[in-house]
Amino acid sequence: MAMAPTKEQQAAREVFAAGRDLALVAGAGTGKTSTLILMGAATRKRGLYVAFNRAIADDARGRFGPNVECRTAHSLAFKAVGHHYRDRLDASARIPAKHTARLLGITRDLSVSSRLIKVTHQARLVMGMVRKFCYTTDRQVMARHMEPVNGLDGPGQEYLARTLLPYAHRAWEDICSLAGRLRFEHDHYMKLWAMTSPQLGADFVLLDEAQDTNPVLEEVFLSQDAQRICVGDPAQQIYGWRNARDVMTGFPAEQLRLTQSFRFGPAIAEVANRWLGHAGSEMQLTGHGPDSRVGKVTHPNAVLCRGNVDAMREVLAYLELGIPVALTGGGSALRRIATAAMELKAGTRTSHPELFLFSSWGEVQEYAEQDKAGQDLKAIVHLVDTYGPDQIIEAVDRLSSEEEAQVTVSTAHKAKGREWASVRIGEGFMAPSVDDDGLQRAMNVSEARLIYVAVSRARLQLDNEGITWIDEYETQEAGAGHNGAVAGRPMIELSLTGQLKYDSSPISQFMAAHLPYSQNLVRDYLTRIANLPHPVQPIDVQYPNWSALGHAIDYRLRLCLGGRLGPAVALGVMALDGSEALRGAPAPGTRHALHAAGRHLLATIDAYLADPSNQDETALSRLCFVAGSFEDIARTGEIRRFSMLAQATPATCLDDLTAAVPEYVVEDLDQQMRLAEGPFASFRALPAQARICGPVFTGSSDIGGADADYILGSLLLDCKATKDPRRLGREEIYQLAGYLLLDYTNQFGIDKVGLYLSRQGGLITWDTEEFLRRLGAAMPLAQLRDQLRRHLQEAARHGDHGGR
Ligand SMILES: Nc1ncnc2c1ncn2[C@@H]1O[C@H](COP(=O)(O)OP(=O)(O)OP(=O)(O)O)[C@@H](O)[C@H]1O
Repeated sequence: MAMAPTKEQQAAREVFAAGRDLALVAGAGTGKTSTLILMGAATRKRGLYVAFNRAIADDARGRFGPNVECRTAHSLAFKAVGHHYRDRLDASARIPAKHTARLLGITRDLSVSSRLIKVTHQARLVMGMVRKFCYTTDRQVMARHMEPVNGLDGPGQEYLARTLLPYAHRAWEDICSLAGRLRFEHDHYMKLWAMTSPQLGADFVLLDEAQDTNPVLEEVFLSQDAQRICVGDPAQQIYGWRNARDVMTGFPAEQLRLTQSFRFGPAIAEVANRWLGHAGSEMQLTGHGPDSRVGKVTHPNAVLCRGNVDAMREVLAYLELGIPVALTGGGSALRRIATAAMELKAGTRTSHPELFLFSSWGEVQEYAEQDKAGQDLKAIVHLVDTYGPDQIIEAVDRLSSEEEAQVTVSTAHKAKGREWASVRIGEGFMAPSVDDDGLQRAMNVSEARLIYVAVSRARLQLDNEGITWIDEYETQEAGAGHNGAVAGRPMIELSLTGQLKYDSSPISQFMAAHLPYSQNLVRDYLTRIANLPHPVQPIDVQYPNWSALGHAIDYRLRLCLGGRLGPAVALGVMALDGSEALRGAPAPGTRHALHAAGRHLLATIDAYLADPSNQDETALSRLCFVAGSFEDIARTGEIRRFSMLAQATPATCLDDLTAAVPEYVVEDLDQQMRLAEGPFASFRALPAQARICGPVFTGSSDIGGADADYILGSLLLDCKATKDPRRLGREEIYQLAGYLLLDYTNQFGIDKVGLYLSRQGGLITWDTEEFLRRLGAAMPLAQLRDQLRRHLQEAARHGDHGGR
């Protein structure tokens, strides 16, 4: 590096040189590549720089020294695995869907929910399932890898996914085989490579753009024995919806920041910082680049918009003025949409992957108005209905290349990683709406990230035109009455888990002040789960009911410990008694039947607890799932549309409910219970009084409730049924800390806390002393408990006043 490295850059080099893993959070324009080069030059060891795309890798090759190899993940995968398939890659590029269907053995059109799904569409969906699978860390193709099919109802989607699953398995088998005949894609060998758990053969690995990493690459990176450095900007994570992962947050390593931006000066840095704050980042940038200006820009180099419709509007306006305009990514996707809309409007069908099920444009419009239609389809309809297919195609035809254009219009997503001298923020970024009580809703963090990305693309001039609403928003936000309350309720009245969702809640503030180093503990947790087996999960359902499965396994484990289900199930059953208003409740006859079935359920569970030899596993799993539906009533105050109870009739009895429990639920609970046999054996051997299920603490009533899952001997244990345990973090750790501290009087004598990961059979525990020490506690447990009690009582007094 010719210029003198900043202190922050030097600090990163030092951690690197000391051989430690590092997560380097690098704000926009802070010279992350320069810093990585600085690191590479600080050693003779052999390094590997993994770039986001080929252009970046090519550019980096000329900048790094000879000891650092610069590659994309795909090129690594190609070298290791993909080259075996080279012939197939070329030869199979254009296999028609009809031929794919034949190769897969799909021979008949399928009638699903009165829609006809042709063999060619089935073949496309199957190949789509395999593609989606290749973006995950799953070990086999599953029903939920099928993309939602526009135009099909829920049961239809489930049926279709289940029917196509065997073909998807066949497809993956074919793809894996060197002699296979189906289309072979780059993401296929990437997945095949990742499944070999490759070691990259370097002494250190530098992962770039780590905030938006393909999960498959994330898994490879995290399993490296080499020194691992990831660099990126979590506040710029904008591809979460495409499955991309932020490796940085929660990476078990030291974290450093680069905050001096060389892209722009202080004026633009100030705008960027404002959005960083709304994006939940504590980082603040300083502007060390060319002098910059924020204000009206008449002829910007780039206009950045929210979505495609907004970009189209800008494009049309420039065309009208006769100004040559480019659209990032070109116009081919827009042209395909417009052509499909034309076909449908003319009464013919289209093969467009998002529109193939519809027979007319009217049908598309109607479907797009329903809740379940995806945002993408809504945007397509909005675009076509606003401009008409002809005008869209005409505009696409008149687009210029970026080199020739005077202005480039882009969505903020496609502007990632780019920069322009002058930028105007265009249409489509909307201020958060107000709720039913007229209160300003909080800004969506992912929306704020997108705007941060957009404003930080500018070097010299930034025109904030499309986001001037932020002033008004901030004024509202700072206004009295909003802080300290959620939907008009003082935060102190929220439950422990509810409060942990808000940084400004009394519990969160206490944790931040007294147990500040949650990252320390999260890091330890992540290190300890690294070698657990892959989580078990349902294979053949498109939309498993994860939340209901989570409750059911909790109940199932409670029963195996000899514990009761807890009061919420009984409350749910009671809510069905009589005729008091209950949202979603059926007619009195059915309601009565459900109440009777609920009582029967409670009695059956009691009988089981009195004589545990008396029930088979499957029957218990079914009962636990049904119990969850009753508990849901207690929690939500209604019978929700998707509840199995919503299907009841006056003739429904408990047997009907248990028989209606989907097979996948039984299998899933069964798998989890088998995993629990080992870890739970010693808990089951404890005397009955030492196995407490659903403990409530003295302090629980100082907030809106807090009940843990189990106290087993002196271990406080919370069960997590997530299939993605790496995503657990601060909230779950503070939840454990919350229970521990709310036991003001040490009623339960807790001396260990832990998490049980039921899909992996993983038991992670800490001695309370070590737990608190890692969290940075400055005083002993008894004193912390005292402090918390005082803090909550104080907050309650304050909340009372604030609420009025
Ligand atoms: N210590 C420094 N002093 C002065 N300028 C620097 C320093 N470090 C980096 N820069 C400048 O910052 C600009 C961006 O640097 P670099 O190419 O390393 O960033 P990048 O990897 O493209 O990513 P980003 O700009 O997002 O950080 C370059 O013009 C570079 O010369």
